[in-house]
Amino acid sequence: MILKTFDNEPSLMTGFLNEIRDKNIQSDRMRFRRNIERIGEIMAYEVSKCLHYEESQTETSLGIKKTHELQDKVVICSILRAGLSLHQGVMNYFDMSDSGFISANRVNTDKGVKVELAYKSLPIIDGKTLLLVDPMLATGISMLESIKELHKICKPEKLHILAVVAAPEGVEYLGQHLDDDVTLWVATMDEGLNEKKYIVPGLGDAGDLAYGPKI
Ligand SMILES: O=P(O)(O)OC[C@H]1O[C@H](OP(=O)(O)OP(=O)(O)O)[C@H](O)[C@@H]1O
Ligand SMILES: O=c1cc[nH]c(=O)[nH]1
Ligand SMILES: [Mg+2]
Repeated sequence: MILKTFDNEPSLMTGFLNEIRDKNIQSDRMRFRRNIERIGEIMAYEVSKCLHYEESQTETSLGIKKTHELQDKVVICSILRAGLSLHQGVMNYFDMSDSGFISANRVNTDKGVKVELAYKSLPIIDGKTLLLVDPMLATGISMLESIKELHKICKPEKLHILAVVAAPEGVEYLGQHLDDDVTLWVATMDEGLNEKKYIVPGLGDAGDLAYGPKI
């Protein structure tokens, strides 16, 4: 697995990340969701630089411009719930993409984190470029279980995983289980996990911050 992070170079994204972490700002749900979406837009742009293009040309009213055209057939798949805002951001740039959804509910038990996969709705993914998005990569169990579930029914040509905040434990876990041709994009890497397997300093529960507490 190849890891790419955005930590080494401060940019506009740093401000969006600061806002989703800041306990005095993150309670504004609309702003929280929109910031995740904006981070998704920036990540989509960066991922787009690694995709496959072929030479093409565009006819203007005054002539012909030689250019390039994206060849990848992109599918964006998000892990519900928290993945939805990131999905929207990525989709804002990959406007011709198909979309899929898979639900993973993380439960922290005495025996560690368990993930319940309950629902999936997927387009054709075989032979396509799959962007699998979830803002939080903590233990990595939700992501890996989702990938295993997807691999039971489809075989993407390429897999890019997009996470906003990641713990080193989750990155290592995915690295142990995924092939070298998978790329993991992480907007920002954090210190680690606390005893409840939340990312620290992290931001808290991304799903709750975006959509409210679950019953
Ligand atoms: O790496 P892990 O330890 O598996 O944790 C990460 C998962 O936890 C969150 O989802 P959660 O289960 O809270 O569901 P939600 O999106 O409905 O809030 C997050 O969106 C990831 O899916
Ligand atoms: O820190 C964490 C870990 C898992 N899920 C979250 O939303 N936050
Ligand atoms: Mg949650």
